[in-house]
Amino acid sequence: MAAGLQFTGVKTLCPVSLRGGGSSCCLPVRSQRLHFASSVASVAEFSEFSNASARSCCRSRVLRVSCDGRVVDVLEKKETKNQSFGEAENQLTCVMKFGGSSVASAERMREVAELVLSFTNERPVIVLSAMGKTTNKLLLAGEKAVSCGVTNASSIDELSFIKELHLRTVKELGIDMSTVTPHLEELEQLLKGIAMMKELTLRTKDYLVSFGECMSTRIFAAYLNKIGVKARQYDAFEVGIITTDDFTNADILEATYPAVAKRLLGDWDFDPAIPIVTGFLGKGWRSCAVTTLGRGGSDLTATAIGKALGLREIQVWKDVDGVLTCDPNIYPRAEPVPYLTFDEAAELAYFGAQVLHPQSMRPAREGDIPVRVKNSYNPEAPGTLITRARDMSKAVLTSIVLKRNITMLDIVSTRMLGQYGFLAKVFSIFEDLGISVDVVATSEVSISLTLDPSKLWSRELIQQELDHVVEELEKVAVVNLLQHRSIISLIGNVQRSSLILEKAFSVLRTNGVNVQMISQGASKVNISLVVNDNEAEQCVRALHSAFFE
Ligand SMILES: Nc1ncnc2c1ncn2[C@@H]1O[C@H](COP(=O)(O)OP(=O)(O)O)[C@@H](O)[C@H]1O
Ligand SMILES: N[C@@H](CC(=O)OP(=O)(O)O)C(=O)O
Repeated sequence: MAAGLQFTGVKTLCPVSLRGGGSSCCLPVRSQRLHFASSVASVAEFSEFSNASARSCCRSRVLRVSCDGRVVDVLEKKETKNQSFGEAENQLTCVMKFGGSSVASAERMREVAELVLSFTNERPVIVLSAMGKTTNKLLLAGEKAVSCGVTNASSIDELSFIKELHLRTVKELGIDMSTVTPHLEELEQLLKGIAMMKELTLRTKDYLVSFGECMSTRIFAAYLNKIGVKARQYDAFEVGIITTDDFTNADILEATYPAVAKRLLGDWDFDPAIPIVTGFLGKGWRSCAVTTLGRGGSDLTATAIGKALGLREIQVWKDVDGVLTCDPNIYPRAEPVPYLTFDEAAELAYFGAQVLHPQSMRPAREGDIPVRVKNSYNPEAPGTLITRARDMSKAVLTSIVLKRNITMLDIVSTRMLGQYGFLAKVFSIFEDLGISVDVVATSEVSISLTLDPSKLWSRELIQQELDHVVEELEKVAVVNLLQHRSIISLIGNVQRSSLILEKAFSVLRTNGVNVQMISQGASKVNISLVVNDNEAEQCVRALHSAFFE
């Protein structure tokens, strides 16, 4: 078989003719798949194959060639034959993200590995969350460490739980203990450090929770390698997920996309192995410290990687049969929603459906990459397919979402009717205080709005901040602060709002519930109703029965 030479990376090279493996050939330059090895800026690397179309069977010599075509050195590279993955001409095809519930134990990791391998036509990037409830346990351990004293830090219950879970998993999977022991030792040291300092900053919190994803991905990669499937573990903060420095709730920056593409595609081109990437984590662009993307942030990691690599599909595997008509914890008979648009899914996530991270639809929408929500416990279920557009001709209501414990403000201008600048003044106060607003309803002299605990999931607005907002607003208005409210969001086809509202208000009237605010935004997919917290769940159940049963 004729020897082929595979181009694996250099900045700008013209086609070069060189001699290798006994035959000479002309090298194509594939511009969009270049990766830049800074240490060998003027040296190109070429892998030499006995069969150009099957890298898994390649003879594995890497010729490093200078710009003038001289062979600088020849590296021998050992390659294991991939099971299912690694056709040289085949690129990575999709992202598969598995949440904590999907990888909660050794048994689950085995099942997930089987599931991944059952997709014989896919060459996936795998994104994993921490095992089970590890993130919660790490946060609790950190909080306990602040006040328990250095001598007690090693015996914090949550630390023992995490150690036991990870060591047992490694043992049951038959992989080396050293896959996690350095991390477990470092984790213990970190907790002692927190105990010594008696403080847990947001930056330290992020570093602390990163241990969860760092260990789950190492375990899974080691297991795949053990069963003969070549896999490579990546920490998101090393792979190019670059974020703002908003610890515990960082945003992904644009620089992420080329950086991740360069690294993952470059490595795949050079030596194909399934990438196993930590979800949830990033690297602050100024601090260079580990950041996190907010609770549930692995969904966002998955969609960001999908966009970066321009993949065909992003799959997020959960413990439910897709996005459901409402939270199954409120109404267990909730049904899967087969199709959603990015806008519907984003609205649903933003207004409280825990199933998707609020920001996760953005990269998918920008890259126009379909997102499929599937159940790793029930892979046969069709799940939910989220795309840019869908047939809305028959759609009325898609899903009902509840966001609890919301603060609402009624703001009435102290000035006369017809005064301009009132809305601008009110919103400039929120801007100055860095507080964002969820739902708004206005008249000329009054505004009702609900406050988004500015960075979703991570913190509640504390009383001091609320007092400050009210104090500032009282300079221009009479303010009524109403706490313990809930937003019920009706996600669906707002073109049919009259039908939706007629039915919804009839249900609410029958249940004796008074709606305190209503907003039908420009999103065209969401009508929000504000009710008292203590009536909210009953409302959702009644609305669900009326619309879906
Ligand atoms: N509308 C909804 N559809 C589906 N699941 C929902 C919905 N609202 C809340 N959930 C909850 O979200 C959970 C799945 O999300 P999450 O816990 O983040 O999954 P994972 O950790 O596997 O990524 C479900 O178990 C369910 O309890
Ligand atoms: N482990 C993180 C990130 C995450 O996305 O988790 P999950 O996929 O299990 O929701 C968390 O618990 O927030």
